[in-house]
Amino acid sequence: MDAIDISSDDSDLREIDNYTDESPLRDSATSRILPSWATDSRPTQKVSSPTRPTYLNGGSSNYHSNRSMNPPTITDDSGPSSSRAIRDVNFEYSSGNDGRKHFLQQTLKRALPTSLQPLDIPGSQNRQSHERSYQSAWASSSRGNHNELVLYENKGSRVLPPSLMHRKATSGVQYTSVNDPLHYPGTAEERAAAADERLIFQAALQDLNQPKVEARLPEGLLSVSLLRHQRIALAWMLQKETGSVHCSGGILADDQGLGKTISMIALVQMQRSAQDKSKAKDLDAIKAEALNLDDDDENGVPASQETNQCGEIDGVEVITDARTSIKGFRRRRPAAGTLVVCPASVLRQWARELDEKVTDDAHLSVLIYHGGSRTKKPAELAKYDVVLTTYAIVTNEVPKQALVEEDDDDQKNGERFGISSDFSSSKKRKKPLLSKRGKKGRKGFDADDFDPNCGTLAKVSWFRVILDEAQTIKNHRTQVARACCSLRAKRRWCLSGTPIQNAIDELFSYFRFLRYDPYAEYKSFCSQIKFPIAINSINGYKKLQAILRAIMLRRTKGTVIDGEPIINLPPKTIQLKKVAFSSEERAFYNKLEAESRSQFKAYAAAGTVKQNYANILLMLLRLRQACDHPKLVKRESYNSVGRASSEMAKKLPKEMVENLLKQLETSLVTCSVCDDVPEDAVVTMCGHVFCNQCVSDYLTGEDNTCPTPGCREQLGPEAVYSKAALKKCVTGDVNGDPSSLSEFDEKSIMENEYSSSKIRTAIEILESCCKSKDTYLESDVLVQCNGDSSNLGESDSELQSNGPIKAIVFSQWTGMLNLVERALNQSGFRYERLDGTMSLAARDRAVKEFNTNPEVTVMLMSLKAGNLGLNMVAASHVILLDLWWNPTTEDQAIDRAHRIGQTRAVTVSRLTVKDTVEDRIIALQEDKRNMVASAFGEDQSGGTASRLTVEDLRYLFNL
Ligand SMILES: Nc1ncnc2c1ncn2[C@@H]1O[C@H](COP(=O)(O)OP(=O)(O)OP(=O)(O)O)[C@@H](O)[C@H]1O
Repeated sequence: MDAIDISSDDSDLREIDNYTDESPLRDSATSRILPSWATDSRPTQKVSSPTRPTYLNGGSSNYHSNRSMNPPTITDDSGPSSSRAIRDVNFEYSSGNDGRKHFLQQTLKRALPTSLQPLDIPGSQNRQSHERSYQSAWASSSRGNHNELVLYENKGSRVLPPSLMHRKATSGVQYTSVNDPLHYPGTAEERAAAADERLIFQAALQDLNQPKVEARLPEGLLSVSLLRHQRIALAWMLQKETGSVHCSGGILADDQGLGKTISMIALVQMQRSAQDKSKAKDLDAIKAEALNLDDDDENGVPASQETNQCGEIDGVEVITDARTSIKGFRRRRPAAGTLVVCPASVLRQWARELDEKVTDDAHLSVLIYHGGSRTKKPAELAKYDVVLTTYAIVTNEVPKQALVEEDDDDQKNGERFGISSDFSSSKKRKKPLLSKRGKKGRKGFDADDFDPNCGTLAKVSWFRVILDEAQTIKNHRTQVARACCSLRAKRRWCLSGTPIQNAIDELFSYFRFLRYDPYAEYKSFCSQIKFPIAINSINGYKKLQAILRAIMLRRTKGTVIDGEPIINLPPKTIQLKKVAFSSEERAFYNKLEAESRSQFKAYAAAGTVKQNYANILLMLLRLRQACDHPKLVKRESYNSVGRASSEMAKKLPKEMVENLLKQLETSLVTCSVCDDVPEDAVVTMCGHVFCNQCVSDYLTGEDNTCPTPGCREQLGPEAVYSKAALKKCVTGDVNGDPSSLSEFDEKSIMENEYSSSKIRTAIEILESCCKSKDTYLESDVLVQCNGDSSNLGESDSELQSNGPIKAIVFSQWTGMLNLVERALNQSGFRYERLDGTMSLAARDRAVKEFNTNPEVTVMLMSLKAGNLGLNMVAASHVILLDLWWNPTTEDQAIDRAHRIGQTRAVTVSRLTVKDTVEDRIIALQEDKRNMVASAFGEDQSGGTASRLTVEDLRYLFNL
């Protein structure tokens, strides 16, 4: 009956879908992620999926994979994943044909992300075809042969059948030559014509048979040689910047650690060297190029085509509109070089790469635009070849592009495609906060120039903008995405090893940033990409692959060119390690789950699931945390905010402190940075609640604004308060929350020295593979090490040259990292730590120390702060203490170690506890992985894009 309670309130669930990208209730996970009362009580039936990783019963053997070369086989100590059971219970539930059919339809709807849900419109053609699918699924299931068909339908919008997924390895990059009829810089009209999908079709057609092309960088520009796939990337990028009709730039989506940074540096160098050469030859040409820098993509109309006449007095342009004769003034934006926008944690790494990988002779001038003392002068920014900054600063300084009116668009499209309003997003979006700012008023007169809120970054015209870890803008509604879109630039790049994490919709944000017409408009994106997938997933995904091919280059670590892997990295072994709870932990977990269950039932019965969204997330958070350590559930107060904050709290009026405390204790909201329930919650002076890590990570400069959409409050570290700091002001009590579970006999597991099963397992793994200072190179430790397959056969001399064996331990929660620290101290490990609450300098120091000090063998990292960009090849073991909602975040974390420069086999241990919410998270991850594979046309092993035939393309583009 429990499942009925949940599924019967469809409207609630669909509404919840709108909340957040990362949130567990967002998509197909809805029923699966919910605690097991929603699913586990019903009979299960085994099905097999050709696309799912194979689970080996009871085995402890590992799989070795370059993720793409060999299909990942996840070892699972406990036998078949319960995810299967979770998926299958859906078919077994209701009784009677109509009831079952209805239930099946509801289940199918929920099994797909909102963006891909099947259509359900009475009388529509689409509906009829879906009816037929359902009927055939149903007929098949009635014949007792339903597993395959129903499973296919269940996952139908996500997975291409094997015949379409596995084809020949790509023979390298396709490249449009200069003979390409589309290879021309393009006037505004011509660029506007790109809105016609036929051009995309032609480009895709060209791509079918073009040979791979490598670019050769002139000697003396880089201090290292480019690898072959990087030379191919360079050729491709040069062509995209200068010869693409769609947009000047694209998405470099190579796997993590394949050298996207160096490829971009090569591009900057190549273009600069070409410019230097042509400068010598033709100064006029350069002048024209420099002038064109101002003709950014705001409206795609070069200055030469505007009907204005410009004069210039002291850097201020005098503009006369020829049609109206109205005179105006426009401050000419200085033409600047390349802007790199990246997460704060990799800012210094970019600077290091630009310094180390470029020769002294070809030195690039680099400015790190960060911190409170950063320049306010646009002309200063324009002096540098490369300016490095963070997403937070772009968000602060650049007026946001208007929100897309997607509801209207969805609705219109819905009507056009015969889709019910249920399918369309029904949540009304907020009106744009700053939409007017970025807009031009009278033609040629730009309001931004005189806008006091418009920061220095927005006052220059960039030649090129590179968004590193571009998945940061995946949600196009966020301030960060809208600010990045507003940056003025001639050439635009997105770098990401994981461009799709949760839904196809994420691509829209990149297309918008890139000005990839016609898909940069939400309406076209829906009609040309989303809806075709919803209507016919196989063809829809194939079309998407063709669309992506025109602007995206993606190679994985297993991609093969001319029969050779693009890179020879040591293998990576991923082990799903099922940890068993102790009896006390199990009792604690079961009690917590029972409480959550009855609470959820109450919400469902009252029809208030939607209203209690944050509460439900909180229940899930507690269950997830209980898998790590019961103490986390107690919400121990870490008191981790700085002294400045505690001092400031003491100075605040008592009433204000009480209000802030009340806000912190009673407001059930998600952290607007990570979209999860706040961990180690803190409240800002403006009354907004965040995870301490998230807000600290965000406020890395000195004049930062609150990350809450619409709040412009300036915040510093002294304006962020923990509960402990506030409580101390009010009552003198510094203890954290009394647990709601206090009546439970939990004494033993709450004692300080109690080490949870997960922590014990992690320490065992570390002890078996890493050496401490004293035992390094001692033979008995070598024997121990050799127990681990990844380091088999490493001789003393190899060990000496490769350095000591090290490990990174990831958790989402700083509280868990605290607990692991205790255990590491007890076991005598030397470790470093990196989390979002640390300053950038402290993080940099920690990474350096871990990479270079042989005595430091363990790095404790927060998944939120440390999963992106960092090079940590000193580690050959990775332990993931808990699971994240989407698998790409974990992939990113793992690839800190598995990347160019790694000399050892890499072993990854993902720790999960059997028969808990973590089983359902694994199922959710699988679905997301399959969806991404379908979008990229990659097989399960991630390697190759299926080749589209001319006929395929014709069909896909309806020509
Ligand atoms: N051609 C090369 N020669 C020497 N070192 C290289 C080369 N290419 C890349 N590397 C090194 O490989 C490591 C990974 O490269 P990089 O950080 O650019 O990868 P990435 O694709 O940007 O990864 P991520 O997506 O994780 O940010 C870096 O230490 C880089 O210096």
